[in-house]
Amino acid sequence: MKVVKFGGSSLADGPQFEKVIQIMTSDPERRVIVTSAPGKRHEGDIKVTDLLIEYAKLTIKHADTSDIFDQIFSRYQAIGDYFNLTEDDLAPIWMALNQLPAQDYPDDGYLMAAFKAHGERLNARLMATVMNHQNIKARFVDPKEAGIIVTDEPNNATVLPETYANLAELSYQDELLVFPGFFGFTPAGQIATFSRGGSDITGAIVARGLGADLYENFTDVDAIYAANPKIVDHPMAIHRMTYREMRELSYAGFSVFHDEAIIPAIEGQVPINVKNTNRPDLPGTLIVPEKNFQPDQTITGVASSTRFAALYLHRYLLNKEVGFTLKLLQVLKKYNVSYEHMPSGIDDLTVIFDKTQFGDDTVKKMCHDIREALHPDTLEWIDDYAIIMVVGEGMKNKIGVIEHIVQPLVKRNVGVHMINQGASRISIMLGTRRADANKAVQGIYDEFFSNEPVENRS
Ligand SMILES: Nc1ncnc2c1ncn2[C@@H]1O[C@H](COP(=O)(O)OP(=O)(O)O)[C@@H](O)[C@H]1O
Ligand SMILES: N[C@@H](CC(=O)OP(=O)(O)O)C(=O)O
Repeated sequence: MKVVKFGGSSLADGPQFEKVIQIMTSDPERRVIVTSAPGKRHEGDIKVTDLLIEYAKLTIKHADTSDIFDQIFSRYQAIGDYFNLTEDDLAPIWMALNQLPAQDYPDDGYLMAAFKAHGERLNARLMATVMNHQNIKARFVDPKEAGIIVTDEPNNATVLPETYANLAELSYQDELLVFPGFFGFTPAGQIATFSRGGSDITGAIVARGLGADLYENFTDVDAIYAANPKIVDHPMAIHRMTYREMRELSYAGFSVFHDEAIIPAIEGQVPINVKNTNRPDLPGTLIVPEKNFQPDQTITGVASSTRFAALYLHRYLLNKEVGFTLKLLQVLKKYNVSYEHMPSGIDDLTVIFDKTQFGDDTVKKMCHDIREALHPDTLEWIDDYAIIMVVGEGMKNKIGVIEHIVQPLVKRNVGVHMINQGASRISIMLGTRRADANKAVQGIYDEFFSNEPVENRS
């Protein structure tokens, strides 16, 4: 049995819906579909999730919402019209959107989550209705009914373990199940969404929970490439890779698959196949367990991300001081801030953060408290920061890989602020200035993916 997730671009309009239905009905193993909200139909278009965020913001401000409401409903209506659905068929979607501002929410965070979640919730309902009109047996399954229970972080939730026992109880026979992606319910019964791009996570949870043999993830590219195709022209496709390679690469910028979506797949040992909705016959990329995996090249991919910032701290004899890091972590805890990495030297320490977690003046207040608590000789907040991640199971047993990573950066005059290699030895992370990130990716890509093997180069 296969669980199949379609991204926003695959469900953006009527013709895309048609391709999705064709894909679902062409293979009897495809029993469960997980939908995103309608995405961009063309460059410059706006995703329904972003329209819903605007709808939520205007509602919070008690401003006029009629224009944004029309924009959102028209996206569903256009899909309905393409399949000749009636006004009555679309009435539940209109009603649900219309009633969103009138519901009770514990706070604005939960209001935002409920609005956002309706992008996928209504799209899944619409998909089930369209399928039924075509005499395909299909049933919408709400995460409430399925028991997808998540932590009470309204816009950044993670799944709770009882979800899997609940999903195992779900009964279905000869009908397709249509799940909305992106959200679940907290133990108190409120809607909470995963982080952006989180429909991939729902797909993986459902695949694990229902014991799928394969999790197919359909998107708008033929495969996962060795570098972001927006940075490198026509990069090489990756045919097979391991779960942990994918997790590191998606964490560091391969937005094609959400890094947190790997975890349920690993737990359930469900292989993932990333494929193109527009060219479904192509093999795509297969993501598999590490066991018995034979890498056929040194590196699998190179990713970059500019969502990071770094805090640099310097004080002599830092290495001798008991409790320095503890005091630092206490300040981070006070501001409910997590850190990503903490490379250190004898007298200095760099802390790398995911910037997306900071509110407007958190950084200023947090740095003030760190100064008070630690009295560093130097404290520098480095906002101009990018992370480059070079990943490959094939790196593990090779000597001199770092030389081939650094050489192209030197040639391109890219300064490296930090180098970090994890204990798994399948990834090397470099810190550069933001403006240098694309140059670094291009250089490393050329070095490893030009025709001549790395071993033969001088
Ligand atoms: N290494 C990569 N390989 C393929 N696509 C990538 C890579 N890195 C970034 N992307 C981008 O990811 C996009 C697909 O992800 P996303 O827009 O989230 O899809 P969906 O809406 O189907 O979930 C591609 O169009 C591509 O621009
Ligand atoms: N619609 C949500 C969740 C999602 O996964 O979307 P997509 O499949 O289009 O990346 C978002 O935009 O964040």
